Amino acid sequence: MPIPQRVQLIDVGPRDGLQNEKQPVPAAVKIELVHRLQAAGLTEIEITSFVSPKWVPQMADNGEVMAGIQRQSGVRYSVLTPNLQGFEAALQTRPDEIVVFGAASEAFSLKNINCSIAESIERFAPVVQAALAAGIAVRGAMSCTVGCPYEGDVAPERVAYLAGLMKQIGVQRVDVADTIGVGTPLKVQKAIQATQQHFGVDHICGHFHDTYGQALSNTLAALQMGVWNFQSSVAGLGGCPYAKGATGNVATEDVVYLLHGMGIETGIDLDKLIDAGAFISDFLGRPSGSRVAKAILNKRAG
Ligand SMILES: CC(C)(COP(=O)([O-])OP(=O)([O-])OC[C@H]1O[C@@H](n2cnc3c(N)ncnc32)[C@H](O)[C@@H]1OP(=O)([O-])[O-])[C@@H](O)C(=O)NCCC(=O)NCCSC(=O)C[C@@](C)(O)CC(=O)[O-]
Repeated sequence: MPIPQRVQLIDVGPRDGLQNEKQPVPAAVKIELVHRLQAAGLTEIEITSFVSPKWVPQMADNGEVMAGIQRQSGVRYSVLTPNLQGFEAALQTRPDEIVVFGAASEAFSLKNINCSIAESIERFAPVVQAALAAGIAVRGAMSCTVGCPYEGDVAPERVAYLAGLMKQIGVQRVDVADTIGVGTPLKVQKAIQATQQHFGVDHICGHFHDTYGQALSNTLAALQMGVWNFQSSVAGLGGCPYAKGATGNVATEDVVYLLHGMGIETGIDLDKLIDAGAFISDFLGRPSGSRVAKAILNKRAG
């Protein structure tokens, strides 16, 4: 399979990156981060989630953040909606894409969204239908496609099963997520292959956390299979509240450096992206999780 010449990156920093943040992050800071990401050339940004504020307090300002963004044409703004209640609230904020999120492992599904995989699909089905009827695109996130914090290794058959259910209810594209960053290239390729039983490669996004430092290798392994949509998080922000110890997504800066170094287009200005990462890292009061950002900032400092 030839390596794609262009890659579409979805920055999930404002949502996945900040959802687990212990210190309050004002809506104005989240909005500024989104503005800086779009100014850097990101054309897909995952903004927030319409979930229970008791479960994920950091996302309680979802409506305010969506309302505060100065939208740029050509940019797709997505939000997470686990059920109809979340979808109805999200609809008021005019997202371009909604994300239903399930898991390949039963235990993670229960911990994360308080229901079994089968029940989650029953909840997602009317959300997907309503979104498509409203002209909103639908993505399905599939957590724990290689490993689960509660069940350990996850077999590719479980991934194929979930992907099949997502397809049946009308999900248009899916994320193959390594939620806890335990995957290595061959395991990730098997999860992608399993997903390909139901979705073409153009409708598969790689979503790799970097807990074990494998995310860039996994990105390359996915590229080698023709995957050209990836999620990443500026400054490597994040972690999932229901995946204890897991670190953030692979840093967008690191993925952009990898891709540009391979001659693959992203439409992203790495310097502006590094500034966006520095903005949020400064606010949070800690160094960026991006190796590339650290190297370039050191170089800039002389
Ligand atoms: C899914 C629920 C809501 C089910 O939670 P539940 O308790 O089963 O829901 P319920 O229907 O029984 O309702 C209970 C209460 O929640 C409220 N409620 C119910 N739904 C909503 C909603 N949409 N928005 C706001 N409030 C809601 C509802 O109004 C009620 O409020 P009360 O009467 O007690 O005051 C809950 O489990 C939840 O919010 N979980 C949070 C899950 C989450 O956000 N996880 C992180 C994102 S997933 C992720 O990060 C992984 C990903 C995508 O990045 C990929 C990867 O790396 O793996």
